[in-house]
Amino acid sequence: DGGSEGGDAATAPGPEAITEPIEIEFWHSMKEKNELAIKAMVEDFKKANDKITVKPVFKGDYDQMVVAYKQAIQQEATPPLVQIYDIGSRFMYDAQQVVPMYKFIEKDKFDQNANIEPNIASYYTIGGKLWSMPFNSSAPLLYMNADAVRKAGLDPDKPPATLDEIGEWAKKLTVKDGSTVTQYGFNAALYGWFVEQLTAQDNAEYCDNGNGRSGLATKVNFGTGAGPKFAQWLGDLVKEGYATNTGRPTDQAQNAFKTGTVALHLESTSALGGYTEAAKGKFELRTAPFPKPSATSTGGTIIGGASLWINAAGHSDAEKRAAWEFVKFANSAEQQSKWHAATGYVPVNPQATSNDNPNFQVAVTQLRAQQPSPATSGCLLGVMPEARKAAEVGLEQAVPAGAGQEAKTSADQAMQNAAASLQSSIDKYNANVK
Ligand SMILES: O=P(O)(O)OC[C@H](O)CO
Repeated sequence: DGGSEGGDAATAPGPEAITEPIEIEFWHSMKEKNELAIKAMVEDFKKANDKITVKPVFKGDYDQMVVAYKQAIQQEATPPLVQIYDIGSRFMYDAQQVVPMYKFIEKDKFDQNANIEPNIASYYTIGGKLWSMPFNSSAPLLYMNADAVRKAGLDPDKPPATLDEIGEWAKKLTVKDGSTVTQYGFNAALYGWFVEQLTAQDNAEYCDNGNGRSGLATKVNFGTGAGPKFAQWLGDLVKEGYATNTGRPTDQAQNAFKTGTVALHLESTSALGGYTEAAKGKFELRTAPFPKPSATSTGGTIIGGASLWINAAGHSDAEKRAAWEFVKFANSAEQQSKWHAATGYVPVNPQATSNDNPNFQVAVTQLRAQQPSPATSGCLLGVMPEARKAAEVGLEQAVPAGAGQEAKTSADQAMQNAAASLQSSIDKYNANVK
């Protein structure tokens, strides 16, 4: 056991590597309804593979996972299989810990085109090759409390499509009892992902060098364009009392929507399974495409979610092979159909069946319609997790705490400062890339 190299030097073992029962850890970041779906998948796998036991281990949210994984590299204790969010891909590629997925694909003559949506595969392709297996793919959405929408005389079948239109709706959807707000028109977490998505919707690149796909990115661009535009827009809505600022944690913004405190809300389709359950018997839940910064925006959204990486360094051939067997299983049409129906994630396997509930179709349609371009491929940057956090600090500075309050900094200045704060990290990372 141990000693095997990662990165391009790594090799993919064949099925003969598994000679006796084996257990492997699978580190993931799925919570609540989505964690239950992981557990169900692992159970199904056990029934189909009596020799391999997959032990799912929740390691905190996506950001916490990257921290845990970096520690594991230091301690030479990575798990055989790990789920890493989209924006961790460049780091994973450079870290040279894994057996690239394309090696297993070649070994097994696995039919990539038949089993992975081409749009999704292209997102996880680095240097022309697939390095990880897309697993939970998402799109950002606009969520609506359709009962509240109708009550305000608006039509949920004609949802707002731009930030300004959402702002107009939010004003009509804000309900007061005396001076107390009983329903806010809008909320969204101060989540850097939305800055990334709105930048792509504007057909702009978040970082230079073709969003880091034609060469190492050397700077981020969110100090101008959709970043400050979103910060200003959200800050104004909060200041005027039409939106509530629940801060950076996505859980808090999600709770505000689930409990009916807000009528319109931005979140990933990954929340849809949980929202569907939460809304049952309380309000009619509707989803709509993610807004564009303005009516003239010509871009699209970026594929979100995470992918599965098989670790090489320190792992036996049996462990690596066992991880691949589970990866193949998780990708299968049957499992992706179940996964999609339970969680709201878009099936990565084009042969998977779609949930009949129209709310589940919005992300699927949005993702499939996407024309891959440097902008909609998202930024490949080694310090992308840090970039997202910097953008969130910018949003915190630019969005007041509540109605009638002032922002700490203007939106333009806040986002410019945030972008500039990353420069030394980007330079340092690039200087160390082998
Ligand atoms: O909540 P998810 O899984 O759709 O992920 C959203 C982002 O893409 C994570 O970086």
